[in-house]
Amino acid sequence: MSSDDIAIRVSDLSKCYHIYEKPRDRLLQMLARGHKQYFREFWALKNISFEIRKGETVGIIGRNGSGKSTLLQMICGTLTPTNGSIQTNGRIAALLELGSGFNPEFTGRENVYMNAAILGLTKDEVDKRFDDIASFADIGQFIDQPVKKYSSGMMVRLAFSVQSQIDPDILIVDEALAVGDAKFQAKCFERLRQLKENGASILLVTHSSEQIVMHCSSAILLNNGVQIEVGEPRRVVNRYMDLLFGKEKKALEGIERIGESDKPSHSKDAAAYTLDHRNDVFSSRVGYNPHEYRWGDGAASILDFYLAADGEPYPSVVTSGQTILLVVSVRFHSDLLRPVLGITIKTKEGVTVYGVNSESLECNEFQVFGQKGSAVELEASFTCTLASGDYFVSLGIATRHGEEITPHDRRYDSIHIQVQPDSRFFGLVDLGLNLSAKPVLL
Ligand SMILES: Nc1ncnc2c1ncn2[C@@H]1O[C@H](COP(=O)(O)OP(=O)(O)OP(=O)(O)O)[C@@H](O)[C@H]1O
Repeated sequence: MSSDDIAIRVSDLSKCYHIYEKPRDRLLQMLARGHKQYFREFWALKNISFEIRKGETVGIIGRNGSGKSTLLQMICGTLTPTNGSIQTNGRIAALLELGSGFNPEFTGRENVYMNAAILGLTKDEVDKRFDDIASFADIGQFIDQPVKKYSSGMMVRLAFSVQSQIDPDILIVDEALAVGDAKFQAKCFERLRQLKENGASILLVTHSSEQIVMHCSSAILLNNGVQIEVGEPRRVVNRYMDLLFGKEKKALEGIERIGESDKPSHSKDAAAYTLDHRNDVFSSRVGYNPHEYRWGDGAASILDFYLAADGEPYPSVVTSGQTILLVVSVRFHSDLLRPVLGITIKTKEGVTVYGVNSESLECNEFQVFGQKGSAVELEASFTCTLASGDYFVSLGIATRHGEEITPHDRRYDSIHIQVQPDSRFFGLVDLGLNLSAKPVLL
């Protein structure tokens, strides 16, 4: 890869803050001239290295305080690294802290000119783009009001509009889009797509795993200032979920894996399916996705599944309109109070099409089960109204204690369903629209 293709190169970057317990320690430190240390070191980032190519959109994800903003500020040049280096290639526009680039006393119009000047545009250039900027922001007469009168939504509209309409080579967006409403967010992502097509690189910080999967070509996961995963968005996002909810992946204990020869076979007759309630045979089933991501504390496990479409067991393809039967076998290895089974269907891009759980469906029979050593079979059925394409089913068994959810066995993207083309509609799902017409006498 030629170095001309690189928009951002971050090499071994670290940032250390000096933490003073008392304000006077700062003064004492100045007087001590390095002979004594009155602060403790806090490494907000440690040894971060990555490259972003031109035209790439990279997502940065991580829990609060993991170092995302520190990293972006250093790339934008508003914060100095302690160690390491950053090389950038081209004009950088950034949407960092909300309203940070605006003077609250100035009007929106004045701030547009000021912001664009900072980004290197002449007055003539801004004159030419002003109407586009104002129309994208779509804040009406507020454009001539002082920015201090703006709502946070208006502020982000104007800020995004300026930064994205000046055709930056690198656009950095720090969580700002979370403030806008859904319609504006969609408009922003469309603009990001255009910028990317024109060769701009985008660095996007978000807590939304769907945004990462949908819009980014790769992702970086930060945790406590350390880069713990880089690469394919789905994998990075799964690891992030693991950090958020999963006390990190544990090998599920007490589950025997059985050999090929021992695997139970299913008859072609849908009514005659038998699931294994003792052994983990999930991966032996047709439709199992070997790239599933599995984690949980092992207090329960999802051992087996059965899938049929209009009675055909484990179909290789499904047609829109068919009735899908999904049966899942769960075994409890500990006593579990009010266990919940979750089922989610996602597109291959990671967009959730449908998600539901036994609690929201008020499946009360399930909630009485959960004794150590017992097993339960859950049956779900639905009409497949999905458009043609590849879908992944995620299953999860968890318990809830107040706000805290404990995942016992989550099998993300564990079953692959391929839906074959149906020419009657386009889009994601068949909403079963009824259309009628009647002649009108003129
Ligand atoms: N000026 C500072 N002095 C000392 N510590 C700081 C300073 N700025 C940030 N930190 C610390 O550095 C760590 C990383 O902060 P940063 O704001 O980069 O995290 P973040 O991932 O952007 O978090 P969030 O998702 O909450 O915005 C945090 O522990 C924070 O408290």
